[in-house]
Amino acid sequence: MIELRGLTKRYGEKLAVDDLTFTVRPGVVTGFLGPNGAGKSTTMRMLLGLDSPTAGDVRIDGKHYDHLQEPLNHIGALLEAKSVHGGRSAYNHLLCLAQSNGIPDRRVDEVLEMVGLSAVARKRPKGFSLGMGQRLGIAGALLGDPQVLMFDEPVNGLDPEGIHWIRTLMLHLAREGRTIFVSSHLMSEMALTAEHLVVIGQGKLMADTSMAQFIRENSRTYVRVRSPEAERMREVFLAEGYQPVQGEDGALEIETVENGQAAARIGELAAREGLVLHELSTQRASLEEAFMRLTAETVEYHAHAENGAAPASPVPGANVPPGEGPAGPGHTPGVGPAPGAGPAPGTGWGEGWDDPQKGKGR
Ligand SMILES: Nc1ncnc2c1ncn2[C@@H]1O[C@H](COP(=O)(O)OP(=O)(O)OP(=O)(O)O)[C@@H](O)[C@H]1O
Repeated sequence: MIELRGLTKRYGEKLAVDDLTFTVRPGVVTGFLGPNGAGKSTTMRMLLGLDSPTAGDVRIDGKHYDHLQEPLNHIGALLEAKSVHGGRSAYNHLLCLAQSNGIPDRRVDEVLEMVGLSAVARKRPKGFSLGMGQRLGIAGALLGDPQVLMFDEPVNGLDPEGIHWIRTLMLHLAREGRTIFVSSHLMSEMALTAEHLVVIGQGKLMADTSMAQFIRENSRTYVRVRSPEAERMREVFLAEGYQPVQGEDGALEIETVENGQAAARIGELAAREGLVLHELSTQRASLEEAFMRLTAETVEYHAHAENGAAPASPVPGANVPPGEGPAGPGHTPGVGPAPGAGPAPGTGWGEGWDDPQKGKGR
């Protein structure tokens, strides 16, 4: 369990983490979500004693990091996967870590097997792909078989296979009763992985809730309706007490509670009024949209749409089909992944690797 109480970090004028109080519980994957610069990494660094709080405190299983004996046996962390000694083989990197933390040597082979890197154990991480680097970082986190694991943006830059692997590994570790705390700035990623959500914006706590509740509270459901007689359509709806808002392509959007009846009522109203409709559809705003709405005021640097970047304000029309979201495809609670099951023979991580150290031993 991880407990934060009034955790605060100030860098000069900048309040990076602002009075955070929440608990990360075992048995579920907890997503730590916030836009870039929200304070996620700073929070995680304080958790590991790499930065000291300006106020408040954070405990791992009731203790400050500095008071943990053999910390790797209590908490494993993936902060920067590439921060390994480039000159050592992957095996030696882990061996050094193990020996300096009182962890038996045999555990090195075990974790290499778990992350699917056994085949490249003697190669130097300097030339590892991003995915291999992440796997090595995770091997280091798993070395002490800790009950608490923390991953900072673990899927950044990974290919779909790597993302899937990390996702199933985290769920598997949570099912073993561990505390899994994983940061991301992508709601869509969290929706597929996390069962509990902690959302921060400009260092402040914005939500601490189950994913299901977050969806219930933040999803906007609306009926989208489009007619060649746009003006008359608006008048018909207004006269009936609806509050349509202008959507894209001349469509109107009518907010509704999600009972499946609204589109039917609106369709019947249009028929009664002899109104031609070109579109009548129930839409659910995506979780990404809900997240952006929640944190819109706190985003430090807004991207400019003209640069091809996503707008920082909500974008109606991005849909999650009913039944998708966290309980949809890709989210398989209770289904045991096989973290040890590396890629199939012939498709191994690091296959085709040209090892300058070949034959030099570990
Ligand atoms: N050492 C530091 N000195 C000064 N300011 C810092 C320092 N570290 C972080 N900050 C600032 O604190 C804020 C929070 O940064 P942090 O890296 O924790 O955010 P984050 O949520 O992890 O963002 P990202 O998703 O971009 O990694 C940012 O405004 C950042 O510029």
